[in-house]
Amino acid sequence: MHSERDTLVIPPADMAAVDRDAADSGISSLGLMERAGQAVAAAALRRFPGALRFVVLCGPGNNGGDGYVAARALSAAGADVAVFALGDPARLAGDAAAMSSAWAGAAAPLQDFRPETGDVVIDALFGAGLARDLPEAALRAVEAVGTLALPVVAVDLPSGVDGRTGAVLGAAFKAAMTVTFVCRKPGHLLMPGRSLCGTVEVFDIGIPARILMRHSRHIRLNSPAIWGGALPAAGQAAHKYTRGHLAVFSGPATATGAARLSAAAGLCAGAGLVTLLSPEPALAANAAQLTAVMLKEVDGEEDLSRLLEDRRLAAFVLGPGFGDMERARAYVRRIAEAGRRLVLDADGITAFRDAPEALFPLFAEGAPRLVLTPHDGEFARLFPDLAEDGTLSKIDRAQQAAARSHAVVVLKGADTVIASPDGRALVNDNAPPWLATAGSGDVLAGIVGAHLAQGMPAFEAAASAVWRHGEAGRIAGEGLTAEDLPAAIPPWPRP
Ligand SMILES: NC(=O)C1=CN([C@@H]2O[C@H](COP(=O)(O)OP(=O)(O)OC[C@H]3O[C@@H](n4cnc5c(N)ncnc54)[C@H](O)[C@@H]3O)[C@@H](O)[C@H]2O)[C@@H](O)CC1
Ligand SMILES: Nc1ncnc2c1ncn2[C@@H]1O[C@H](COP(=O)(O)OP(=O)(O)O)[C@@H](O)[C@H]1O
Ligand SMILES: [K+]
Repeated sequence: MHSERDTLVIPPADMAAVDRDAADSGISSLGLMERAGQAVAAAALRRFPGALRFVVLCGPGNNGGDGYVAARALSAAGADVAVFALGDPARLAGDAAAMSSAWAGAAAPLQDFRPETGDVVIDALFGAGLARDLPEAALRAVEAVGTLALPVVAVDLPSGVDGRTGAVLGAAFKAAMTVTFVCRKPGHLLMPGRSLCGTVEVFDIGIPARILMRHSRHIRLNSPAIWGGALPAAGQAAHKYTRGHLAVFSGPATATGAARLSAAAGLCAGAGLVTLLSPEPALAANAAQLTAVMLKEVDGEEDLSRLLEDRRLAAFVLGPGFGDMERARAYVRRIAEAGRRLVLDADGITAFRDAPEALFPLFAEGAPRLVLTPHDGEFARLFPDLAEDGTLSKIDRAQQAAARSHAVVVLKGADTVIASPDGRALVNDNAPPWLATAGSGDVLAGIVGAHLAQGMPAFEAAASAVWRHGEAGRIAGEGLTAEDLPAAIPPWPRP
């Protein structure tokens, strides 16, 4: 399991502040660069002991400085090393200039780089400082290395990946391994950056935790280390009502499967009872396929109000296959007024596309009670301005949406981001690609609902649900269908 420090995710601008703070407190920046470059060399030798030649590509900033250290360390270890520099090494400044001078070998211009089979490329062109599209010489290097499919060890980040957003600026190396320092950056976790990093190794170069925490801004990797303290109690004396009662709204007779998937997942995720709330015409279809999940007719606001008199009904899932937009809005209002907790997914989100401002105030009081689980398309319906703003990272989008909606926002995808109205954000990295299958999102909504029904705070409920959903995907394995997922939900990771 991760320690809390292992979960830190710090954007490049805040990392620069960390560096300044470290320097102010007397830590030698040259020493940090030395340890960074040594770590890269050690990782490269460990991973590629059979390399015929290490080609170190050094850029115009401190990323290049790390590269010169790595070149020296590889050479000292007896490896064959060639250095190619982007820009004139004589124009380097500060620590990078010092490390370039300490490299005893030659540094040819990057334009002269001709990759050869057997090369291992150490990419030290750009890291945190990449500010615009890669320059021409770097683009050509990316292309040439890609053509020969040479293994790449990226220093800090694959050059071309924006460390703040994970976006590709022009083009980017596809690394076999990325050696980064201090902690992960958003670009290691957000797509497409994550898919270009290969294995990520985080190397501690000696910056104290107190400095990191000062600049860490509440972004973390989603991990049991974050929410492990908020798990529902596993008391021996529990009975089904203390384990929470979840209710899931069914769609019409022709679209009942999605809600049943949510309901089944809710039961497997630990809700003591799950009731499917079905309109009359869909009762028969639902009854024919339910066993442990209970069934109740709810055919309009009157029925729902009567049901809400039972205080034990703690949490609701509305949206999967729901269909009726007007009824969705009415039900959401009733649930909000009754002070209950709600997972709003799929059609439940789409129902508010023309009037998101009618939704957000409903859950504005007190601790968050609403969890929104949009994919990108649904997100754009509630937050069109955030979806369109190309300057925002996925983390920024989820954080701003959570603040605006007073909801915990689960912005789904390969790199699901979970954000709380209080500014906390988590990036998830355990979901296998075969979770992208019809109905998988319905299962996730049910797991979130079960966690809410068990009394977990909404942020922890959502984050742990995303994590268990990812684990279920790994356990069920490639080729899974959404029906396989509920039974694969793993037990809580209790220490
Ligand atoms: N505390 C840390 O995190 C440490 C960071 N170190 C290294 O320092 C790196 C950051 O160094 P820098 O801030 O110097 O940034 P970079 O080395 O990534 O690049 C910055 C330089 O490139 C220029 N530039 C940016 N985009 C360009 C483009 N598209 N075309 C041409 N030029 C461009 C910038 O103007 C600047 O001169 C990290 O990635 C890491 O490798 C290490 O030295 C160890 C300590
Ligand atoms: N490439 C991917 N890798 C991992 N998980 C993914 C990927 N694409 C989608 N997912 C996950 O699969 C689920 C799909 O949900 P959703 O888009 O609502 O689909 P559906 O409505 O069919 O259930 C989400 O939990 C999402 O995070
Ligand atoms: K790099």
